Amino acid sequence: MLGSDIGIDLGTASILVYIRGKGVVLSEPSVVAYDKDTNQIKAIGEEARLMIGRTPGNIAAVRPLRQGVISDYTVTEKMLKYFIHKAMGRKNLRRPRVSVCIPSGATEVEKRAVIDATMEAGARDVIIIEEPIAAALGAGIDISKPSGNMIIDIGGGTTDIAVISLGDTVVSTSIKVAGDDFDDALIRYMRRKHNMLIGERTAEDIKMSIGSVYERPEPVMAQVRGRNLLTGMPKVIQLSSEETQEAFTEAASAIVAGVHQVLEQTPPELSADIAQRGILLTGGGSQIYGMEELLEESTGIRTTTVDDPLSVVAIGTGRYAEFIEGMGELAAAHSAVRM
Ligand SMILES: Nc1ncnc2c1ncn2[C@@H]1O[C@H](COP(=O)(O)OP(=O)(O)OP(=O)(O)O)[C@@H](O)[C@H]1O
Repeated sequence: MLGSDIGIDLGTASILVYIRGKGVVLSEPSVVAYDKDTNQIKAIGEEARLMIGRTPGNIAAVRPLRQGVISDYTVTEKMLKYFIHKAMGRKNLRRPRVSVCIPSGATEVEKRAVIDATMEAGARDVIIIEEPIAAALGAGIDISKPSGNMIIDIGGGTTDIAVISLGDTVVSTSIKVAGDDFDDALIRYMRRKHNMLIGERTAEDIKMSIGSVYERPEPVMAQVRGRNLLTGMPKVIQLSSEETQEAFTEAASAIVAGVHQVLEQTPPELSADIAQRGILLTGGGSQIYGMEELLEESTGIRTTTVDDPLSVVAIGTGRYAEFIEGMGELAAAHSAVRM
């Protein structure tokens, strides 16, 4: 049997684990808290996230992945080990086969780091998959046919834009502008326009509640709390969705430019397929209000967000091994690195 036991979406913001036959069994923030003096891990996942900004001096809560790739190898390995064991359950002593997805722009060195960390974490076999392929499979698209599908996966740190045909990416780009950049843009906007300092969590909350990259039929308002940069005192203001649109212009334009770049490089037959089938949006960042409308307007192509944008990559990663069984080893050889 070739099928992998588990699929992991190793994201900057969160880690999801999919088990064949069970679905997504685990979804937690990719955060690790450790003791800086002894290097001992104190907490992983949701428990560690709650410690951010609330730790005593000797404890640090960190995200070991930056822009979709490993920035802290040792911590990533420990985190993977913890999640693999948690997902598999204590009773299961067999070393699992693991599929892991990474952004399409990852280098060979970065791929190798993910393979090594996953092997060290207890896998007996590792398959690396590019995020857009996993997203397409997870969304239920039959990518084995010679026809073009365009997938845009907007994560926390990276946006992967790809045209897929015959089970592989034909044109793709991975840009380092995604969901988290909208939070940063809002923090800068509040400082510039309102002389106000807001925290990362507040910025993310505003983005999710009233944040927009396209004009709403009716503007919506939210109360924002922060610190007055001139007086140092707490400050509360009413912010409108129109202002968030202004703050998000640059980040949203970078995503639109990436999409245009990929479309311009797409062979004409595949362009025609995409025009007919439309563009699929996945990833947490795709949920900002108006993303579909913005992309649809700027490309002239119908754009739809998949049903469960946060889980499709994990589901597709788990399904990948089944897919390559179907495609045969030849097709698999150029789209996967196998151990
Ligand atoms: N309802 C929402 N509205 C707007 N943004 C959201 C929403 N839900 C999640 N996000 C954003 O989605 C991003 C995380 O998405 P996701 O979990 O797909 O990323 P990831 O796979 O961990 O990251 P990457 O692919 O870059 O490694 C965060 O920036 C988060 O703020």
